[in-house]
Amino acid sequence: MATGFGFTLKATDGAARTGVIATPRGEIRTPAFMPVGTAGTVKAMMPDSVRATGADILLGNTYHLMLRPTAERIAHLGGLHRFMNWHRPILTDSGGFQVMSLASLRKLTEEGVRFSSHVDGSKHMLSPERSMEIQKLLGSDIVMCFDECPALPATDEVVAKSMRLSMRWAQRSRDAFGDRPGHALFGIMQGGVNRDLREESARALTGIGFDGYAVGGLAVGEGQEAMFSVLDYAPGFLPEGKPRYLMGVGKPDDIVGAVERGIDMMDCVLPSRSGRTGQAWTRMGAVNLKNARHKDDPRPLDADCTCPACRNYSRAYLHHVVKADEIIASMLLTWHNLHYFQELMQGLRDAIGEGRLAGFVAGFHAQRAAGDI
Ligand SMILES: CNc1nc2cc(C(N)=O)ccc2[nH]1
Ligand SMILES: [Zn+2]
Repeated sequence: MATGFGFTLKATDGAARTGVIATPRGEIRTPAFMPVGTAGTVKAMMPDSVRATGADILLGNTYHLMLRPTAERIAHLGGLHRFMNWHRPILTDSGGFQVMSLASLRKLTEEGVRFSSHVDGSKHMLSPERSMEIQKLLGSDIVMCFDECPALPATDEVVAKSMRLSMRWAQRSRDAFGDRPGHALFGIMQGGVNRDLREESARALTGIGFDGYAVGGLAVGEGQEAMFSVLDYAPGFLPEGKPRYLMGVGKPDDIVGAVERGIDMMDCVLPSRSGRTGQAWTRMGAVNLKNARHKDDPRPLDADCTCPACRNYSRAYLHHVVKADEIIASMLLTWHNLHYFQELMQGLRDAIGEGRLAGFVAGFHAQRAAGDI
């Protein structure tokens, strides 16, 4: 890891690991879940509330912030931590994934991607060099290489071509990042669902050398079975002593399965985005609070949950404010969902640390099968 960064493995249980990433802005307990703070805010949450749910680190999106308010403006105002009043670690993605999914009029070349903003149609360019410059301006603690994530399904030929471009971009990202004590650069493994291409990508990245390694190119519609089949081998192609980050994952059962297979970090919009649509994630499974069956239910969402929504409100109230589209509905359900995701991560860390992960996972699945939520 870069100077000022260190990953210490505390325990393993099968392929699963638990440890701590030390950074200049604080420690990250792994396995870790990163809430997504897309445009400099975890939607409907104050930063202190995000911390109160148990988050050690959050994610910022380069694509959104470069368009609005721009990375230069955030740098001029003291950087993203100061700007959004979150003083613990921030990981920023490279913009590569979102430019391909959100921008219009995109032109992809060896140089990078030219595109028009989905906000105002203005013209922009992202390249490994520009992405490193933006992430440096933002001041993020963990920087992601600029890569291309191919949409699935795709032929092996298309996936191979895309992966090899991303590996050339990884080298350019590394060169442009330079030597930045206190800041880490993570490479991103590509290769779709092809084992040989995944191994080729891992060899290329470890040959360049990074402070951590992401498994990219997943959670793009391949389905859980295909994702797990890749995770059955891909983390093992990466250096054991460096953090492994699975991008864009996921539902609680995706998270559990990924941790069992050796993943240390994840991010997903699910808990926050679904919280804004009235969906709650609980130990018993998902609860849709728009459903009329909650109209007269005086019980809390989860009697064993200590979050503000479960301590202070009935399902009937949550149903009411969701149906009335009240702002507090997003606040309470986002808080509960992030709290539940972090509680799940703590349960995984404890179980791995005590060598009882198999029992924890069995209990996790049994609770969800129990029904009556
Ligand atoms: C939500 N799924 C998802 N898959 C991702 C893949 C990447 C990637 N760089 O391969 C980045 C973000 C991602 N988000
Ligand atoms: Zn709760």
